[in-house]
Amino acid sequence: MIALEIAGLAKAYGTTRALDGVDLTVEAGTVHCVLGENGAGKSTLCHAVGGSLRPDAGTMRLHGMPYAPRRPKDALNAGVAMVHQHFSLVPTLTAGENLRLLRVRDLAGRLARLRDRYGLSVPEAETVGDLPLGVRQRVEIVKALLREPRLLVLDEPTGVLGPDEVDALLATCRRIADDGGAVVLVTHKLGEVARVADAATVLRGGRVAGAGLTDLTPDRLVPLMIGRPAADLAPALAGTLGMDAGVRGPRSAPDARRVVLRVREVSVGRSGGGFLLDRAGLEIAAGEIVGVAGVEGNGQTELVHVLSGARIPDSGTVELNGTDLTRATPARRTAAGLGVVPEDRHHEGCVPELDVATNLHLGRLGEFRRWRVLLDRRAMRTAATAVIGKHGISAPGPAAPMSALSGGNQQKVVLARELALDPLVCLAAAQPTRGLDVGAVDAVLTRIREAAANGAAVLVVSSELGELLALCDRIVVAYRGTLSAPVDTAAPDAHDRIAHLMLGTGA
Ligand SMILES: Nc1ncnc2c1ncn2[C@@H]1O[C@H](COP(=O)(O)OP(=O)(O)OP(=O)(O)O)[C@@H](O)[C@H]1O
Repeated sequence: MIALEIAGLAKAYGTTRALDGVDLTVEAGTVHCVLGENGAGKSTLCHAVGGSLRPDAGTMRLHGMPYAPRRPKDALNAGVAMVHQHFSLVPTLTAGENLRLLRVRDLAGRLARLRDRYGLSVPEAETVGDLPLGVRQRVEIVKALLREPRLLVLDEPTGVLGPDEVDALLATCRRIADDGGAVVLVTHKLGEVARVADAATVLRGGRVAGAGLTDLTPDRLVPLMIGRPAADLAPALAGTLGMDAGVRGPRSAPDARRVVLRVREVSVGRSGGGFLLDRAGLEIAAGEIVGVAGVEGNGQTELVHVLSGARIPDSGTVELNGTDLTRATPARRTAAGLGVVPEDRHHEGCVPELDVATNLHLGRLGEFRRWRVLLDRRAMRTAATAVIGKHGISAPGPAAPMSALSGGNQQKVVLARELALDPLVCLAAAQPTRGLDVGAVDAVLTRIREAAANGAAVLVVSSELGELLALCDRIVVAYRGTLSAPVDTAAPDAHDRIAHLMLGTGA
């Protein structure tokens, strides 16, 4: 039986054809993955199914009946639940309050069933804004499932989850399908596709590049997604995509004697008592790539905030080439050559209302100032056009608002901006490949290596251990606000030692 049937779906934004005659068939009782490059049209498709966007043309049928939701509520009433890339929870309310807003009957009973059947539990008393992204995502998913939908649409849900949470989510998808429901899962991770999908559809430039695929191997899918063979891609990519990393990439040769970034005894208190960072320390030499692994919520986010200046630590110091930057303004950090890519790029990394050019030059707008007050917009846009081309950012142009870019392309803008610092003395990047398509991940990993090869000290926070093992010289593990001693990734038992440290069972 067919759960969802889409025919000829089209949607244009100005001259951009986000969807250009898309057909898609999702069988009931299956998990159907939708794949494609950043900007391929995946989110637009999800929005159309979820009722938050009206397509220009095309038809949909749900369980055989005509389906044309005019608003999200119509979709919900028809048994379609969505989890979007951006969070829909109210950050100032607790998780429990957010769920009570749904006004479903017997909330406690339904939550208990979700806990028992899918192992999904919700920290009801915690304020959503204080929850790590991974836990927030879990609450979003519980919110979607509380309505007991017959079709669940998940737009890149696993990017912010740790490995255990990904396992739990994929198991949940499987169970929903086994219970007769249908799941549409948007993901860039081919390892997840291989583990959970029954079928897949690949989009490319708003069109279907491959429909109803059941050969779900990277060799089959990658060329459809990016138009070149999987074998061309960097070895570290396998880790990012959730496949076995296997090979380690070539290493930079760090200059161990020249410490560039020194984080000493940094502590950040938690509002309710205790510590988010507890005398955390770390050193990175010129040309060295150091990874921070750990289950999300163990202080990694705060470490990056301390480096970006979003958070001033209660005690401890941050030094760059011997200069104390602990309390420096973000502009001074930028001027000193410290580039920081925050984890929550949408809220912290860019200004969605401003144009792409301004976002690409944030922190360095002074370079484009004329007559003290005016900005030379033309020079900004010319420079931005070059960056857009170099980094393969898919955007209508430098004058387009950031909000018109797909999620992955917004991330590319933030990364490109920080990588463009001259000189780039130190780069700290949180989840640099999250949400990026295969080709873009490949490009980002290459650029990070290049930055290190050019002498920058690089810190990479990632929930993808495979990616860190392939990319980094050393890895420290964040656990309950502390940072472990570094583990050399060349050591044969590196993976196991790190895994133990992540669980707090390692020495
Ligand atoms: N509000 C908008 N205004 C103008 N263009 C838009 C808007 N929303 C999306 N687009 C464009 O439509 C195209 C498809 O975007 P969409 O968000 O569907 O891509 P995606 O496949 O989900 O990408 P990603 O993997 O990066 O999330 C992109 O070229 C994007 O720039």
